[in-house]
Amino acid sequence: MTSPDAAQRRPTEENPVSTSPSRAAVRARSLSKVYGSGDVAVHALRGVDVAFTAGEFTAIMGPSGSGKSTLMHLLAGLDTATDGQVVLGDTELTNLDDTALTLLRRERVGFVFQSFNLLPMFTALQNITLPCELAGTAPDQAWLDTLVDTLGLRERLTHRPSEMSGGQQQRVAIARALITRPEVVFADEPTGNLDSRSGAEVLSFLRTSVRELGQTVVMVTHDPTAASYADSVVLLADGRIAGTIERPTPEAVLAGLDALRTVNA
Ligand SMILES: Nc1ncnc2c1ncn2[C@@H]1O[C@H](COP(=O)(O)OP(=O)(O)OP(=O)(O)O)[C@@H](O)[C@H]1O
Repeated sequence: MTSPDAAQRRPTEENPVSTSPSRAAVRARSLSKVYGSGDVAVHALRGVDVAFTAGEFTAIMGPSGSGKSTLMHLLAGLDTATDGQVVLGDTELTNLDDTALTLLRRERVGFVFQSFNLLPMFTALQNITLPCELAGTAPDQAWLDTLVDTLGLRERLTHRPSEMSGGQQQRVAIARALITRPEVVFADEPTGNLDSRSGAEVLSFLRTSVRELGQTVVMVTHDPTAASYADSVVLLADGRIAGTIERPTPEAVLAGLDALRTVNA
């Protein structure tokens, strides 16, 4: 596991704020997000405190509108908080300007989206190595080989997205997310567009990337079976943390979500 690495990576040149020496890859402190103002203000997050452990696979679940996407976007530096802090490794995101945030997103986090978001005119290999191109660095060949073989993409490297199945495209997207060995991979409903078999493959690869390749994955999902691939589930309700489930089974996740509905009914 690379958790100590992840926590130590990128010392604090650009930012003096540092986390406690815990194993959190990314954490939120008293995080709030309000969209709009006055009568139309929407309190999407209401003082969220949560830490995502390095070297683990965590799912975020909760009813529609509970703030899952908002939390993930803030953790990933895709949007800014109204109040509170996000700390990635040793870096407090709220202190960064747009340029620094862009660099952080490019170099320190990876993204997997429901809709794959591959570039259609690029081959699988070109899509996978795109983050390196953008950073002006050469891909680490041994790591590239590990990803390609682990994800079963060796035969597909010269194919364009239109020549691949949804599951294959999502595996390319995972390799692209992992190529820079980011401190955290954020996956937003990564199986939402896949049939159950391809979805299971993708979830197995995400879990393998954590267990065998030492990565850290945070995934938003609506699917209790998808969440059961994670090491733990963080439950959100009405913009607040409503609980966690360790070593989740689909049944335990369903029961946890049902309990939220009962509380909120
Ligand atoms: N750009 C925005 N402007 C105004 N309100 C927003 C915006 N984005 C989200 N919201 C509101 O913030 C709240 C939380 O939304 P968010 O998308 O984070 O929830 P979610 O749990 O991801 O929902 P879902 O499961 O339906 O995707 C909702 O009430 C939503 O309508």
